[in-house]
Amino acid sequence: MSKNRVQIFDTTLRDGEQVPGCKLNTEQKLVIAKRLDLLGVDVIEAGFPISSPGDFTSVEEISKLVKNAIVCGLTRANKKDIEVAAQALKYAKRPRIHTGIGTSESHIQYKFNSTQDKIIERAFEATAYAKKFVEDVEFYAEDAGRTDNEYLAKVLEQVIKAGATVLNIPDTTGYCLPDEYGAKIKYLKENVKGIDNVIISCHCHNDLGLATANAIAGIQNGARQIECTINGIGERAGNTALEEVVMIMKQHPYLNLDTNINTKLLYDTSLLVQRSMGMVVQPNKAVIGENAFAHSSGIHQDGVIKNRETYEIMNPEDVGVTESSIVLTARSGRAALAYRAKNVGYDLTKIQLDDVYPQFLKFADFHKEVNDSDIHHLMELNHIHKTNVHI
Ligand SMILES: CC(=O)SCCNC(=O)CCNC(=O)[C@H](O)C(C)(C)COP(=O)(O)OP(=O)(O)OC[C@H]1O[C@@H](n2cnc3c(N)ncnc32)[C@H](O)[C@@H]1OP(=O)(O)O
Ligand SMILES: CC(C)C(=O)C(=O)O
Repeated sequence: MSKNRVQIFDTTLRDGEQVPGCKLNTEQKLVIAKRLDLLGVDVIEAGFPISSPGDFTSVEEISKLVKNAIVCGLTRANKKDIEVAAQALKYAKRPRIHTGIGTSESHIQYKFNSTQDKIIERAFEATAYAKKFVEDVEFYAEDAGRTDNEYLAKVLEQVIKAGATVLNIPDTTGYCLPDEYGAKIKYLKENVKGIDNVIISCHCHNDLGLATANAIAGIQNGARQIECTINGIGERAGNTALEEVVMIMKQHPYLNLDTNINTKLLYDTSLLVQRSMGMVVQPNKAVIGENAFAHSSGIHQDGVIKNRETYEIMNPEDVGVTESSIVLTARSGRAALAYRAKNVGYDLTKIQLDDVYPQFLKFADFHKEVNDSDIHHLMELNHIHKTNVHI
């Protein structure tokens, strides 16, 4: 694989499904997994097989279904979890076990009541054990974001020796700043023996709204896998949003990074996940939100009508949105009104436009948004007829 290729590891069905109220049944998971495979993700994290019989079945069925992507199952650093994951993944064409353990002081002390040395032993043993079942083993150092870099490097060196193929450096609590997270990846790249033979992965949470920025900082410093979810869903404030990192790489060619994602399927995939999980994204959500390509203020609308690129850095068609929209509000100007009127058949002269515009504003102040039938009504009141109708 080229040095510039960033692997997209989708964890919508695992971290995404940890969101309260977003639980999916196996059938719904299969529909999403099929779509993710079509979208072109490199890895589908299908679930946490030991967590429930339902999740085991989902991982097993997804393993049977998926044609292209690696199918991955999450485990803790213990034998039973790993055995169950291996069992659930046995039909996968390309199985991966994702095992790991907390490495920050807080996790070692409070979660495990353990010591740094013992955690290294458990990390090594879990990786080596997973390796007995599958060739492809990803290790996560949970809470790596708050883990001392020197210690983290020691842990990673051991799991590489045990056979890890991918090293996941999660900012589990969404604590890091982008330059801090980027520096962590750089430090590991420079200080962990054998790291050039494995893939470094970014798994960033959004507690401070930095999940996407941190993942990008990670790949700018040598990571080559991003763990993300459709719509950025995930535990607490969520994960890095798949659609965001993919479009950042596409819209910034100087980064010289690419993915295998068919971006034209992003919008539809987002809708599929919203509907299946019953979790609607906010209208201003980057890339796929309902307002991501909607313009509602006069100066912007005038610019977009003259040339879309004045206020749009992405082509909506590239993410599967048919076209940008010009929404008529009391902040709209004449250009927008003329444009929308023309769309429904009225080619207004300058005089007609000047006549009707003050009435439009009054109407818009009262109604918030002016739709096509309101435009017809306004034209009727002003005795303006459709341009293509002869009277
Ligand atoms: C950061 C993340 O997103 S990690 C993934 C989070 N996702 C989930 O937790 C969803 C799936 N989880 C589950 O279904 C359940 O929690 C299970 C099946 C994993 C475990 O259930 P239980 O056995 O009842 O344990 P419980 O959830 O109460 O506690 C977790 C146990 O796992 C241990 N543990 C936590 N992480 C790890 C790890 N990476 N490696 C080894 N042990 C771990 C904890 O120390 C605790 O063990 P203890 O009770 O001996 O202290
Ligand atoms: C299990 C790991 C990868 C995780 O979800 C996290 O650390 O946030």
